[in-house]
Amino acid sequence: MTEDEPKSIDWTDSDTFARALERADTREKGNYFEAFEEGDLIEHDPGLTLTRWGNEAWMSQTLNHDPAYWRTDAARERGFDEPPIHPDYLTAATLGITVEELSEKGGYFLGRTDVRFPGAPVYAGTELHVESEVVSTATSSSRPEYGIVTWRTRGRDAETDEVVCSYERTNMIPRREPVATDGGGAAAAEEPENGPSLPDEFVTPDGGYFEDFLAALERADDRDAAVAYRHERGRTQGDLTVAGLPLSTLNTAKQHHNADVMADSPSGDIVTYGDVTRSTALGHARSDERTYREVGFDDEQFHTFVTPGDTVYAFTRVLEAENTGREEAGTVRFEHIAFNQDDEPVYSGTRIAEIQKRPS
Ligand SMILES: CC(C)(COP(=O)(O)OP(=O)(O)OC[C@H]1O[C@@H](n2cnc3c(N)ncnc32)[C@H](O)[C@@H]1OP(=O)(O)O)[C@@H](O)C(=O)NCCC(=O)NCCSC(=O)C[C@](C)(O)C(=O)O
Repeated sequence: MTEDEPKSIDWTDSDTFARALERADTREKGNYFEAFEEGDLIEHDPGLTLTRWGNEAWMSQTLNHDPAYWRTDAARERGFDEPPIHPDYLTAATLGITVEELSEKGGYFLGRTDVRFPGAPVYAGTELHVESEVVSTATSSSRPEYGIVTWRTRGRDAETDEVVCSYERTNMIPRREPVATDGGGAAAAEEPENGPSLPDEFVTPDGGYFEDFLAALERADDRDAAVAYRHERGRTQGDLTVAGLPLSTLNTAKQHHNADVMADSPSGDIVTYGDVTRSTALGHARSDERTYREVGFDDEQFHTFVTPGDTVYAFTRVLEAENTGREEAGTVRFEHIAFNQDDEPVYSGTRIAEIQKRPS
């Protein structure tokens, strides 16, 4: 090379590269709060074929080991043709597909309700198409850099168009432009002087059949008592549960797999996907009952972050038990609370499930 020849740029020189990065635009992913308007219908482009592998990976890592989802003989005894897709995995896969368009910008999952499975049982090989409708958008008065969006999401069997999973979900979504507010959140609620106190007695069912829940509720009736107990199992969060499981459902939320970006966020670290937290707590609860079928979930809320190294435990309250006359099972309504190693609630929600009757 002679003195006159222009020098080529060494893009990998650290100073040069730092300057190049400063000047380069970022090709963005996801949508800010301003992109959502009440009534918008979004047909999600990503699709997913529900596989046995995905189902088993989700169930094994969240400790959902009900044999009807693993073995043909157990599945047939429960009225399925073969081991079906578990409702938790179906719910997570229906949500995962929506993330790129709805919440990839960094929206924390605040809550979900009316989770239902209106179609026939879903088996491996089903292709999922998902759409979401914007139900409402709201300003957050305590956090001007975020808005709050609620969507109704429906997952359909692509072949039959049948809705197989449906729910309403609420997230905090970053705004492109923060709004001016009245100066922030309302004052913390005062502790009521004569606030409600916990019942004197906590009753634990003797077993996991429908009759055990019914008998426990009868024991608690007319006394200052609740049917409430904790489950022994805990699950410490690591790379597979925090990053691996959401990615296996195409959930691209940076909260779960980009520790670099999350270091500057309110959580300061990557966080466990809400569906992993709740499914793990439900797995602990189901390990102490004889589940027949899942019916639905309501009033789900995520109270604080779960980060790598945290351990997810579960606590259950039995709210109601109804004998619907069905031979194999009765209906029970539970409240499940997931909590961490510091006994702080991280998730709560109600669940309706059919619970097997004791074989005569
Ligand atoms: C986000 C944090 C920091 C805010 O904590 P904070 O103390 O600032 O706020 P807050 O008072 O609890 O709530 C802030 C605002 O949200 C409202 N709000 C609250 N809940 C609801 C609800 N259910 N429905 C409707 N609105 C709700 C609430 O009323 C309030 O309104 P305001 O600002 O006007 O006063 C705190 O709540 C927190 O740590 N939550 C846990 C979040 C979490 O870890 N979620 C799971 C992991 S993220 C995830 O899974 C992602 C996903 C699935 O992949 C994906 O969507 O992409």
